Amino acid sequence: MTTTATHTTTTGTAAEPRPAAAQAVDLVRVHGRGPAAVRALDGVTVAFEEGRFTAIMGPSGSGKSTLMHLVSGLDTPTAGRAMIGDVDLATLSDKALTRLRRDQVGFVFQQFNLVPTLTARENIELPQRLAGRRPDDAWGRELVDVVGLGDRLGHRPSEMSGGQQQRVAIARALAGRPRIVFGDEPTGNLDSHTGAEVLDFLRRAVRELDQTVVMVTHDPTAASYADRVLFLADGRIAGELADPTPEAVLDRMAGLGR
Ligand SMILES: Nc1ncnc2c1ncn2[C@@H]1O[C@H](COP(=O)(O)OP(=O)(O)OP(=O)(O)O)[C@@H](O)[C@H]1O
Repeated sequence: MTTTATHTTTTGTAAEPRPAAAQAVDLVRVHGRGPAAVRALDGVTVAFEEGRFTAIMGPSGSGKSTLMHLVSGLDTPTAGRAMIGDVDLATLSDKALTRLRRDQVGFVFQQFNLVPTLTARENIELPQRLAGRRPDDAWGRELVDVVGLGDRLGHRPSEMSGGQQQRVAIARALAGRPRIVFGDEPTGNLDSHTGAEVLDFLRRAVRELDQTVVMVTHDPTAASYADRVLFLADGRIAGELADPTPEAVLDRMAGLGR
């Protein structure tokens, strides 16, 4: 079964429904037991459509990381379903889950996690090589074009700015053409100028390369680069905003008690 969701374009007209790259269905995650139990996620249902850029925001402790970890198969739900494409992750063996994560999910973290002794190109190609695959040259060229690092591909991380390093890390996450890329505060370590470079790249990856990106952020300006913002509060969805502006995001966040 293919699940679809609708969204509106920037002009406000209804767009063709697209399949969900990943989704949460009534997802619950409780940490601990008894009186000390914490309901980190309390019945979240959401679809992340293919080819869209979603930002997840919410106060500290609202469940953003928990949601991302469950949907990407890094954590296991207490109840409900986490799905990549049409696959319920709970139905997979550990080995199959590892393979699915490797083939279909990309991750970008606040720390760039590049290998310091390898060049940018070698870093980008590393996961493919470790998986025993030949990098896809045509896709690699497209990526390098969008990432705008053509003249830096022979440089090592120490010879690049933070923004350039993060663009390499994103290109690495996209190199295997994953179904979905999750970003955990990908601009959290960058100043606003280099953060903007990285967000521009993420947006181009979605618009021009039809990638699917889900990004957790605390920054309303970063969130405004997304097609929509999903707000969490106390482990539940507290609303969403299409075509966000930083001001509109701030306004909603204020309403969530921040
Ligand atoms: N391993 C754990 N054990 C116990 N409680 C946990 C664990 N992981 C998360 N929690 C709790 O679950 C709730 C949601 O945490 P989560 O990290 O998902 O929030 P968040 O919105 O990502 O927060 P932040 O913005 O501070 O990163 C919080 O109350 C947190 O303390």
